[in-house]
Amino acid sequence: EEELVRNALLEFISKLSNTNGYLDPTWGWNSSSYPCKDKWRGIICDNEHFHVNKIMLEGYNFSGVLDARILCNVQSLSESLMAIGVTNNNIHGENLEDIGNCSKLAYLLIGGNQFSGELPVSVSRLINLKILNVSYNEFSGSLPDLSQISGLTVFQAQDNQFSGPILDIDFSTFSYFNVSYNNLTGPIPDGAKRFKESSFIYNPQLCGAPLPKNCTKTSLDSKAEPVPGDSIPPPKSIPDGAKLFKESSFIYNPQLCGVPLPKNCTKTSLDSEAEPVPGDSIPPPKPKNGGVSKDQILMFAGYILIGLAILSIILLWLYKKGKTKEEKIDTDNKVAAVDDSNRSFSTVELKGRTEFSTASAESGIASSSLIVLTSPEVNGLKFEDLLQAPAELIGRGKHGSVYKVECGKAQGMSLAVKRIRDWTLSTNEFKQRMRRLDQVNHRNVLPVVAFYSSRIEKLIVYEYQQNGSLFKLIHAQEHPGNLTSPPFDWSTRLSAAAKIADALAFMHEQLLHDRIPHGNLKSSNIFFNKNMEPCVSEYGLMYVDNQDLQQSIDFPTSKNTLQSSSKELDHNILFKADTYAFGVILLELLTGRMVLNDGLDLASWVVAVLREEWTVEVFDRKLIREGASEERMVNVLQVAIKCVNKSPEARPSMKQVALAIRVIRDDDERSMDVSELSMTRSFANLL
Ligand SMILES: Nc1ncnc2c1ncn2[C@@H]1O[C@H](COP(=O)(O)OP(=O)(O)OP(=O)(O)O)[C@@H](O)[C@H]1O
Repeated sequence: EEELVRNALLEFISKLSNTNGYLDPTWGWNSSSYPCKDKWRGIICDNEHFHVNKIMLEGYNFSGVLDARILCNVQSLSESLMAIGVTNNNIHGENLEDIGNCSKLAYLLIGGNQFSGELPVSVSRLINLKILNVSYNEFSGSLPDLSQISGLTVFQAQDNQFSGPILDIDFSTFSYFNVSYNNLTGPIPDGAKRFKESSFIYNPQLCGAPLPKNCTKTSLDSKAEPVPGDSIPPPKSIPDGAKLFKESSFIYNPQLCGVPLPKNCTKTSLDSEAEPVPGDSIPPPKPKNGGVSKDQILMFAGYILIGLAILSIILLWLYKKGKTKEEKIDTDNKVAAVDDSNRSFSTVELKGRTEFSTASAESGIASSSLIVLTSPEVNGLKFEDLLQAPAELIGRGKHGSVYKVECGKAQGMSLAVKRIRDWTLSTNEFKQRMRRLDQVNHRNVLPVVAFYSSRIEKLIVYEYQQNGSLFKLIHAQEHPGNLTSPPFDWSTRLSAAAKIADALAFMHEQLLHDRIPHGNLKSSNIFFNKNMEPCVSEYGLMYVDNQDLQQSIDFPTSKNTLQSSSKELDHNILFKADTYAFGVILLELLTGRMVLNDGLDLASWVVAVLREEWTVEVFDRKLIREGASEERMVNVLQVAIKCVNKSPEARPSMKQVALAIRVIRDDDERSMDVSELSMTRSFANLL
């Protein structure tokens, strides 16, 4: 029997990894060993009977196929197998209908892959399922019938192409349910109304609470004319985390844009009326009778483009000829300021590279300046210097784009210029905020070097951090081919967490009365400076207000839209979205997993696994292999779980969190000292 299981697993991994059976020998998978006795990587067994319980091969970038027949048609294996976890690879499925034979499965985790076609009906027979994650794939057809699976707690099906209605089943056992970004139709069943709006968004024909769209007769009628702009969901840029994957992971998604796809998320492509790329499968919405035809639209667009080109030439000419305005000294902020009215940043695509240029100009009403804050290296830096320096687009986030600028005036310093999108703070409010932030310094918070604010453009200049972000450090390791990234061991992770927590606690304390939390904390906004010290970037750039506060209760992150702020808002609660975000960072450090869906997926996955008392399962295998102290990892996990509590009031303050992490870090350092000491002693004994 053991041999049958071994052979099945070897065949399974050979197809999954697409390497004709070749695997890193340190994984232990070979025909002269046994999966349980020899502890093959990714195999978790029942140690009493040596039965394979779980196959956990998540985030290894495998690009082959998951053949369910191989696993589920070997009786001794299918009878013991409780979990198949292959999320975040690049795999397809084969013989998926045989998954129904793995009847003991409690965890089927295949999200973040390239599965396509219909989800097999046999999934509905997996009545022991507790977590079903099929999200971020290309599944189509109807959602599985979950009515027989009475113990299901988590169902993740977001970002697929599922169509048809959501069946009205008993949702009372579910702690998480997400079917957003599909093509589902009809009303949301009553039982599912308790989930948040984010669980359903971007299903153009879904209606009813919690979505804002009412189920009118028309929206219930599947043959009804689609509402213009509704039939094609707005294009989505590929999240930063997913940019590590190959282009092939994203192709044939007409509405997806950004790196690694060749299709840029330009304003037009992010505009819901963007033209689909030729060959894309979704036809453009038909003009209604009496509406404007496509030809007419093209004609008008042509006129507008010609008009804009002429206007740009005139303005460029005026700019070159224009008088140089006098520099004025901003005394209260030890800054050099240049009046840059009549100019704005704009980008032009130049053979695939993006450069700043002065090609467009503001209407001439706004008056704006580049404010250079105290930084000896860039003293005297002017807005023109930035405009003239070559700039390279290095990434686009939710709130704007970042350019790397090599500016001679910055004495060899490379700059990262963040261009903030959609920020509705007035120029004065923005300046006030930047000046206030400039007064609060912490060694683990990246200082703003300069900023620029006009009515339509807000730029923040940072020093470019070439050691990369925490996000890259955690996730670069997942790619087997990546030999360049330094090891990110437990003590480095713990020390980074302690420093980040200290920095946030300090900033919160200093900026409590100014009501300025970070507002957009995540691992991609934490950089390692030249001394490999973690530095929190973008502190306070996002405006968190009353509405955001409500949102932070529903969702962990905040929006940057400015609404009327309310004085009675509890200051402490305002900062609790940062606590949540810090908790997600802790989970990322502990699990090595990607954060999707603003951390909700990671948090609910961890909570669900812990509920099953699989504590060790959640930890990054690299940490386990390294021999990191399980006890201290569990301690950090407990802090993280408190931080991601759904109720903001129940979350600890960053001051409390910082203290807790510091205690664990000190304990860890002491234990290393002790083990070093005992090693020295034993060496001494040998001498
Ligand atoms: N100071 C910096 N030094 C080096 N790289 C940077 C710097 N600031 C940003 N980047 C890089 O630029 C890219 C885009 O950053 P950006 O902050 O826009 O994205 P994000 O953090 O994913 O989204 P958001 O808009 O929500 O902050 C990221 O890859 C980030 O690592």
